[in-house]
Amino acid sequence: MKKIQKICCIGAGYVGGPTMAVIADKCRDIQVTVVDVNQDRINEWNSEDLSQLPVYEPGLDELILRNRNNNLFFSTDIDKAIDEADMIFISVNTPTKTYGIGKGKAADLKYIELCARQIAKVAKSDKIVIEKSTLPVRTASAIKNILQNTNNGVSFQILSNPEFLAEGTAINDLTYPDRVLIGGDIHTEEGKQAIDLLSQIYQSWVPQEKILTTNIWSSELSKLTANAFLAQRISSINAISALCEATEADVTEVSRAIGFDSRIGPKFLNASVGFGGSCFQKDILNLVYISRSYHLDEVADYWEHVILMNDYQKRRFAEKIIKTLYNTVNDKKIALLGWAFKKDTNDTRESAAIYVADYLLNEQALLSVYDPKVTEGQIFTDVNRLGTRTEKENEQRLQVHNEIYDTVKGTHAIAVLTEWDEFIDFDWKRIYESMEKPAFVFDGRNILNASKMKALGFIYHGIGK
Ligand SMILES: NC(=O)c1ccc[n+]([C@@H]2O[C@H](COP(=O)([O-])OP(=O)(O)OC[C@H]3O[C@@H](n4cnc5c(N)ncnc54)[C@H](O)[C@@H]3O)[C@@H](O)[C@H]2O)c1
Ligand SMILES: O=c1ccn([C@@H]2O[C@H](COP(=O)(O)OP(=O)(O)O[C@H]3O[C@H](CO)[C@@H](O)[C@H](O)[C@H]3O)[C@@H](O)[C@H]2O)c(=O)[nH]1
Repeated sequence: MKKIQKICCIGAGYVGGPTMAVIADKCRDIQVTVVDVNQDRINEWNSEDLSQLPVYEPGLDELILRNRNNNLFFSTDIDKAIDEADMIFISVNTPTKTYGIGKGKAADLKYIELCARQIAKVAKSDKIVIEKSTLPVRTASAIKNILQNTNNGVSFQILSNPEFLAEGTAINDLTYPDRVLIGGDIHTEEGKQAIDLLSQIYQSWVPQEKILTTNIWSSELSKLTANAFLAQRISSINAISALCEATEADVTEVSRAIGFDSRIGPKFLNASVGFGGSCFQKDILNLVYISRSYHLDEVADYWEHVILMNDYQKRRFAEKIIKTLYNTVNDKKIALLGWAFKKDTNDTRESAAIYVADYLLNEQALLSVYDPKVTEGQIFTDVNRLGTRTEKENEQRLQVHNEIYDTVKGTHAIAVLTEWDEFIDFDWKRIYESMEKPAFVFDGRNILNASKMKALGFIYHGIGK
């Protein structure tokens, strides 16, 4: 069996960058090249100043420093990297379609198809092509079709190897994964050999019993299913949080009580302002779309409710702020703490903060935003992209600050939207003194100590409390 010497990864994003950095770190004898069409992104990955890396992840900078330009390279020369590689990971974005059939529901596979066509055009030697992106079940058949119709004598094996890392803990998740999933053609010798070659790479640091192999369709569907189950837990506890608020039960106590049941388990039971991120909503919409395409309407309706509940939770949070501030936030200054969709990332895709801000801006609130890792430009891009009002109107009503005490000065209320650790340690007495009174805190992450906040004079509202 030949040994893998060169790997190419197409797509230098939140998955491609960290995943390949870990592979390069663990397999020093393999040359790993991460390529992208986006020249700026590649420049950032190659930047001497590690604070300029396009992805913020704890521990990523060290890995880049240790491996970059040794056996880890970032480049825009996609053809060269494809040509030289024995194994090609496709790790491009697969967003929800914004046009045509399946608009707002199906995954947009145009970038995947472009990659397959480019590989088909450039490859002169046999390749193992790996779906790292999250894809609808049966996508591998389309990739196979494109690759096998080149008539250039090159043979391709297609594997599915979905990524389960969570942002903010990507390096740890990649280093100590719960499992690695490899789907391939388990009925042919070539298919089994390709699975073995990929498995050997992971075995450099992952115990063999954690490397699962399945048929390719099970692997593709397992990724969508894992995300649907995780998101469903959050929507379930968020549904209960609304009931807690109506009944004086406390959702943190309920979570703890049910989480002690070993069949339920304690993880992913934190009630919140709603889940965000580039994956959960997109992948469930995809699952819903696929189910409908097989005329499984009841299945589709079931999973769709996970998203509807999440939309409800974001809306409910914003409406609670408005209602509590005496039914009007018109020209009232409200501080939003956190814009990223979770702590320890600079990623804002589908962040609940964007939608809460939009509701409050509709009510003509004045917003001041602080996030330790998200740039002002990104925050404006996110609200402007919604198209709810003009860019000028957004600029008039929203201000971004680099410092917490400026952010909260003169505000009527604070909404905590991301669970950044540093928020817990702020000087809340100083914050209270600089605010309008009564001073309200809406803790969308339940990270602050309610009794301490109340003792300082705040009117404090958590989720599900
Ligand atoms: N972000 C996560 O935490 C996460 C985790 C697991 C799986 N996934 C899945 O992984 C995939 C990638 O996600 P991401 O968050 O890294 O996306 P991303 O947008 O951060 O990165 C994708 C990159 O692919 C590049 N690209 C697109 N088309 C290209 C082409 N034809 N040639 C070269 N480069 C191209 C883009 O320029 C971009 O830099 C998605 O399918 C996603 O669902 C994401
Ligand atoms: O108890 C919880 C746990 C999470 N969240 C929120 O849920 C969202 C998603 O969080 P998380 O799953 O930790 O981050 P992601 O990076 O989106 O990771 C998910 O999506 C990835 C992309 O597919 C998968 O690889 C991961 O396994 C899966 O956890 C965030 O807004 C969190 O704040 C909650 O509200 N309550």
